[in-house]
Amino acid sequence: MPTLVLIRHGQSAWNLENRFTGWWDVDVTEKGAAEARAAGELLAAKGFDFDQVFTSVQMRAIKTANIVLEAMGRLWLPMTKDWRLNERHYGGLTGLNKAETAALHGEEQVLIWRRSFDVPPPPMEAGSAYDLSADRRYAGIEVPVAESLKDTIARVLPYFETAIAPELRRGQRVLVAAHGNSLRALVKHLSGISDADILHEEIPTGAPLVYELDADLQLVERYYPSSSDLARL
Ligand SMILES: O=C(O)[C@H](O)COP(=O)(O)O
Repeated sequence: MPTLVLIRHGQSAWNLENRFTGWWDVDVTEKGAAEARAAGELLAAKGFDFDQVFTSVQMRAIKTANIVLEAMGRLWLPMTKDWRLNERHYGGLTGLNKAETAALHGEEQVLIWRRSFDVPPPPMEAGSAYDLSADRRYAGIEVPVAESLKDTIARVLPYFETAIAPELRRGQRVLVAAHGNSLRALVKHLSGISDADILHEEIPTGAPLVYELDADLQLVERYYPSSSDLARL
């Protein structure tokens, strides 16, 4: 049975500071690194193993993947990094404090920007300090000025279908280390969640989410393994 494990990066510096991050490349905090280590130890203790790892081109996800793999004794596994697994681009909100933005624009507007299906945040202005369009890692890619969840799905899902799904179909055990909204895009697809209900789907940092799939990659079971039932093993 194909097994896919998704993990959102451990707490990042801007998760801690409550700032909109998107494509901006911030590191994990010590707490975030500890979350990733605990996730790797938990996966190993539960008997999970992987053949392939996919991640974004953002250091908080790459580091999380590496820390998980180190804890599992699997740093040697092949890892594919692709911008299509990046966090959703937060546009002109990038760098702003989420609570201050809510105080300025209202909670409701910020909820729309953060969780609506197809309303993008305001675009990033040209010349913004957070503009990554000239970053070498994005050479040849049209860096978005902002993305809604729908826009994020439009790049995450084709990547899943062309790069990840074929590996699962041939029996590879896959770990994906990515971001809150790129993983919401995958979860929406894998769990068949509606455009309206995806609003309520939150993915915690550093907690592995297991998808057991059938041969057609249809959902059999999904769960967050927990350390509390380790004693029963
Ligand atoms: O990019 C960010 O700010 C976070 O990773 C995800 O933020 P959100 O929960 O506001 O979508």
